[in-house]
Amino acid sequence: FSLRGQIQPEGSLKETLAGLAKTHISVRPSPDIEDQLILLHADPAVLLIPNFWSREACEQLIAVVRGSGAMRQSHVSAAEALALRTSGSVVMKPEMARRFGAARLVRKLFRDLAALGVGGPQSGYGEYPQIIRYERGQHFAEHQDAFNWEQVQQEQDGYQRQATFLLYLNDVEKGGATRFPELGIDVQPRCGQGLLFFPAFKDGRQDARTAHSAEAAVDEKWIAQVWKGKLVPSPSR
Ligand SMILES: O=C(O)CCC(=O)C(=O)O
Ligand SMILES: [Fe+2]
Repeated sequence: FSLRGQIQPEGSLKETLAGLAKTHISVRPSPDIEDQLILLHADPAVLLIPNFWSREACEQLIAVVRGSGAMRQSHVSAAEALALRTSGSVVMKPEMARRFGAARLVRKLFRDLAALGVGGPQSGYGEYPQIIRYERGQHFAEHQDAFNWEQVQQEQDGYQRQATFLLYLNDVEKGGATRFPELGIDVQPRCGQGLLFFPAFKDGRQDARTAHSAEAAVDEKWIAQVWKGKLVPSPSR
């Protein structure tokens, strides 16, 4: 995907956000952020924020995590981990962020997510941010971020992921695109660029159209990832 030459139809963003509030989740960006939003796809909504973070802030976050020596093999679920996602990652729990000297950057991330209108863990339910690094050849195979209904009920106590936010922390020339096969979208990582999409409907069912993958890295790729969720109504609770 290239931003150059991209023209958005007038009014389409407001319509998309209004529709999103009915079907998925209400997103209320600050006027400053709203001006920067680029609609990559209307239904389901996929939004791009080209300059969400400065290069300096991205580089600081990478440096802090690199220096911490805490990068671990990601765990999607114990059995699937090796085949599905082969990157390294760090979950930024508060004590971990403090220990690395990343607390300020994590607070900034939550503040900026609040301005984007999806909030952070402070507003309702969320998960700790993950910092993920893909080295050459590493990938994340096609998957849904939302849990299937059985998992929501039986393993997650009604918790479902409603929004996925990805912040690309470096420029990636070759490989490493985030690909949405159902939507025909490839997002090539650009330093500071945010990507927002919505893996579940309001009632907690997966929106399977948002299936996506991280294509195998050629150049090293770093992202920060945040999931926001909620407890969905359940007949059994
Ligand atoms: O790295 C990417 O481009 C996608 C990451 C992703 O899908 C995830 O963390 O759930
Ligand atoms: Fe994902």
